[in-house]
Amino acid sequence: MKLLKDILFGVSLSAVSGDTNCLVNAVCFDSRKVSLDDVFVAIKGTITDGHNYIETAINSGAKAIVCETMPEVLVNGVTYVEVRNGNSALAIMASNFYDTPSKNLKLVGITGTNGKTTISSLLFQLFKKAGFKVGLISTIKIMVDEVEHKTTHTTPDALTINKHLSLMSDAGVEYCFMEVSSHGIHQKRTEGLVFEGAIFTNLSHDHLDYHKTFAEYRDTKKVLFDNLSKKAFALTNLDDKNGEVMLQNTKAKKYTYALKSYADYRAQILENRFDGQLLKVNEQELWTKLIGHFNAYNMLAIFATAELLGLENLETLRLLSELDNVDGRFQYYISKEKITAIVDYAHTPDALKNVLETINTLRTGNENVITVVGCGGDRDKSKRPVMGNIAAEMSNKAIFTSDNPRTEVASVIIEEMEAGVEPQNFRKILSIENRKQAIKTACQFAEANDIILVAGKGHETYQETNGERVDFDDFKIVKELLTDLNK
Ligand SMILES: CC(=O)N[C@H]1[C@@H](OP(=O)(O)OP(=O)(O)OC[C@H]2O[C@@H](n3ccc(=O)[nH]c3=O)[C@H](O)[C@@H]2O)O[C@H](CO)[C@@H](O)[C@@H]1O[C@H](C)C(=O)N[C@@H](C)C(=O)N[C@H](CCC(=O)O)C(=O)O
Ligand SMILES: Nc1ncnc2c1ncn2[C@@H]1O[C@H](COP(=O)(O)OP(=O)(O)OP(=O)(O)O)[C@@H](O)[C@H]1O
Ligand SMILES: N[C@H](CCC[C@H](N)C(=O)O)C(=O)O
Ligand SMILES: [Mg+2]
Repeated sequence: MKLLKDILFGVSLSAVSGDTNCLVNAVCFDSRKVSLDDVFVAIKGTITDGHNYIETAINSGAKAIVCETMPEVLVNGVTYVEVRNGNSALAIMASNFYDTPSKNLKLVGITGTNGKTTISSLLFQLFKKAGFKVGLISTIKIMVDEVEHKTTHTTPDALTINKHLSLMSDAGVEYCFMEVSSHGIHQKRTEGLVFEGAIFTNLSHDHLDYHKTFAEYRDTKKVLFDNLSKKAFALTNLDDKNGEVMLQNTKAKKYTYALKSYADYRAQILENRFDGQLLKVNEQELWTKLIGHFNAYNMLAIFATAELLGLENLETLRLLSELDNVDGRFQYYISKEKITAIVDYAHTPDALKNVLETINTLRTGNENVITVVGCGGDRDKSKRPVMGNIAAEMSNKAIFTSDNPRTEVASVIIEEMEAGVEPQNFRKILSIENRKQAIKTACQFAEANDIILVAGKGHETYQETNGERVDFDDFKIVKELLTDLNK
């Protein structure tokens, strides 16, 4: 139990009715999860409004209500606190409830359209190899040093973040690397966290269903940098045209990295092979198993972050060369018949283009590239025609299929992908709604030395339709099919 007034410390209050000097059990923002003596925070969401559930929360035992608008009828014995912004209040309350755990470790936030999971997961691995206790909050999983916790979001809600940071703090974790998504920033899931530094990867087309304009999407990402303290570091990619924008209003110490521009941290690709690439990073050579020019950026950002956090350069370079790729990011299997299957989480136009560019630069002869790809339902529709055209243009054959249709009709999503394909590429495309069947067809088409790219789902182990998730693992399936078909 904690005093409500302590939990509210730092929250901007506009009115109070009742006693804040009372003990509450927990902070909760979902009326369905409220139990006796909790404080319920009403949030205006994208589907419904938490204010509609205040009565339900009180019936379930809520002792206090935090809301943006006071209900017309107040219940005796319940404390009501009116705040300017429910999401902000929730984030600060979550941090207070868990005793500001972000202060007890060095927390680094990674934002941008692509590369967040790769950079955060590799930083986690690097610092573990360097002998530290480390935490990770990522799309794939949350790690409290050695202990793995499941996750549902790239950047979870504020209570989940602070709960896990608190577990990390108890476990003696010194560094935590966390992905900061634009939804996370917009819904203020990360407000009140004390960041040691932040990294910007890049900005390209995604989530324009939610943010409406590209400028709004960019400015949302920038908030992470705007809120850094002057003791923190802000590291940005200068080759991205929005890289500098991130630093415009930050108080933090500014650092830059780039392959093409002059920057504090620079890299050059010396050699690019299927099993890795050789980079020159600030005058020293680095061999990495991760391929593609986008991974050169990721490795450079990681190298810079390690230096800014005090790791010794030569040690960093040695440890970086040992790191394996992250699950579902350019994860490959080569069959008996020398067919290469690559599973990659490319689910944005830019990522798909990068991965296909990397595959195309690695082709040595006239082997075919067969791409299997879909687009998520209930997500940015404007990505669909663009991704459809990229897949068709940059492959010898593209098979359009489903990728988590969610509440949408899979065949309609596929038609939207087809609509973007330019006429000269029509002959290259084929649509097969059933994803397993689509992968199987790609395997049947493939001959020795051909490359199959299965894009969009990466590490995911499910296919989601109408709120139901059935087991589905691209990598397992493509590997099995290539073996079953004797390829
Ligand atoms: C669009 C979006 O981001 N939605 C998030 C948001 O939910 P919402 O605004 O839809 O909430 P709502 O259903 O309208 O409900 C409003 C409030 O009423 C409450 N409520 C509702 C019903 C009830 O009976 N009682 C009750 O109290 C809810 O708990 C909530 O507080 O707040 C919820 C709690 O934090 C999130 O779980 C939810 O994520 C949904 C599931 C989601 O799919 N989010 C994706 C888009 C997302 O966040 N993705 C980013 C990564 C994207 C990327 O970079 O690629 C991520 O960080 O994962
Ligand atoms: N630095 C980068 N620049 C561009 N594309 C990248 C970069 N790093 C990875 N990618 C591509 O984007 C895909 C997704 O990478 P990753 O999972 O690291 O991104 P993310 O930012 O975590 O995505 P999400 O928003 O889903 O959490 C990869 O599979 C790869 O195809
Ligand atoms: N973090 C991204 C992941 C997309 C992955 C793709 N497989 C999909 O389901 O759309 C999102 O929630 O938009
Ligand atoms: Mg991610």
